[in-house]
Amino acid sequence: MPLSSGQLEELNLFQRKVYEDEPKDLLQFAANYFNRRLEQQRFFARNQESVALSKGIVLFPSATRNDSVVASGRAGVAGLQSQSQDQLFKASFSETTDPHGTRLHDPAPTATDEAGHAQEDTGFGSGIFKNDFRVNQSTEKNIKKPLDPMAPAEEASGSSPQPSNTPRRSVVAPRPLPMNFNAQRRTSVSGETMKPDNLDNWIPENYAEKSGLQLERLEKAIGHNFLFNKLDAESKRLVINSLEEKVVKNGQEIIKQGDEGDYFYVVEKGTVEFFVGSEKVNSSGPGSSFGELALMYNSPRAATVVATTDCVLWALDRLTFRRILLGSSFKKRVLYDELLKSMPVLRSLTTYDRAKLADALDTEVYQPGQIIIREGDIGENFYFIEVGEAAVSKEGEGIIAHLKKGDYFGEVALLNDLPRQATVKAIKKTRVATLGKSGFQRLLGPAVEVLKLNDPTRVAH
Ligand SMILES: Nc1ncnc2c1ncn2[C@@H]1O[C@@H]2COP(=O)(O)O[C@H]2[C@H]1O
Ligand SMILES: Nc1ncnc2c1ncn2[C@@H]1O[C@@H]2COP(=O)(O)O[C@H]2[C@H]1O
Repeated sequence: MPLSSGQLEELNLFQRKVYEDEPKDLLQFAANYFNRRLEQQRFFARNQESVALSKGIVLFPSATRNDSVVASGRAGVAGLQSQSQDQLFKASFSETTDPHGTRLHDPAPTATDEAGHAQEDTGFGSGIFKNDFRVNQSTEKNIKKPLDPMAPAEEASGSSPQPSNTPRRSVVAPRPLPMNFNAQRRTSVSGETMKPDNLDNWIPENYAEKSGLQLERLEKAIGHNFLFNKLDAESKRLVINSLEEKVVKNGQEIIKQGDEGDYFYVVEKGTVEFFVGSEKVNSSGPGSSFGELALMYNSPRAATVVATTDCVLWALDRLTFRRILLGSSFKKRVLYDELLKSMPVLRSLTTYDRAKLADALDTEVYQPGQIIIREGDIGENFYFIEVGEAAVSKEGEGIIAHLKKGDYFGEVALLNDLPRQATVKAIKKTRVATLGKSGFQRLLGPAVEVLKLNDPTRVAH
């Protein structure tokens, strides 16, 4: 039976950790790693219990209020230290016995760059998911405010905390849910595909069932948008019913560069233009979407967006965006963020450019001795080395170059419309991110000039 996309992505994440940490004791590493994943998911479940409580829903009717809510208050990375007291999060392997666990068990990264990206890839608490596991809320806060498991700590803990003696908000007429309620699935960190027989009852804030006519319009508007095509049916239903219609007049500013992100937009009708400073950088029309960057990276809006005709837009709130789209449709951005930021050849790309590039990448893994590119073949892909080493050789010349993590190859054939000019073979187990020919032509922007300048065969033709 083929693995689901969620299972594949989980394994993919694990593989990345193995490559990065190169553990000597793989089984111990795997045991600790998956225990931690489990703890994180339990933690999310507890967070969602708080969300549900705030809406008057009891997720775990058999647990006492104190048990369940207190558990949510001390779980997460910070709370893992206290896991021995908390049976819900109990791990069968001790963190302290992990010989390789320093990074794996580090708290979520604290260093962030100017765009708000985490500097260290710990696999889970890093990159776009920065701060997600650094939640240390008090019981009151958990009850008071719905928590976004993907929100930064400041936000998740509430911007204007209530004094600790403030009475808890009363929970009106709790609606019991089945015990098999799987609250953590919506968190999307593992990218699980939700199975129709296992749907939970999380209801987005702005959820409103759409009419048949609206659904028809939306199907047309977002039917071809790849972000939505990646969603399973249930996630798509939640997203569609959370979209709010916004009618915008010609000339109206929809987003202002530098502002905080609140909504993600899909264009049903009309056209919009994007400005960075006073420079027009882009335009788009029906079926396209915008406004995701600030929501993904918790950064200020990267551009001003102005309607250039009367427009009909559909807006998705930040929380639903992060809960559903970030972990699935934007998963590649999470996976490739660190790699792309670290590549000198891509230094000229903006956050927006890198995000678009990440969307187009795929991962391939080669064993030592395996040929990645064969001299004389037609070039289809461009490659970035994520992990490993490869050798470049030419017929009659032998090895002419060595490539390592952060290097790229396969550009010569694509730049010059030539057959492959050399053979590239993995020396160690090598993981590469691949970019297809059309992506290469569309998405590298100013980096193409750098590639041309560095073309190793440039003198020859
Ligand atoms: N060249 C561009 N640079 C930055 N943002 C862009 C660009 N083209 C389109 N956009 C969109 O403009 C949006 C402005 O808000 P965000 O930064 O949230 O997300 C941004 C992108 O979705
Ligand atoms: N001296 C070289 N000559 C040709 N290709 C090289 C050389 N050094 C590195 N390479 C890489 O090997 C790749 C083989 O496929 P391409 O010709 O598409 O792109 C080539 C370059 O990325």
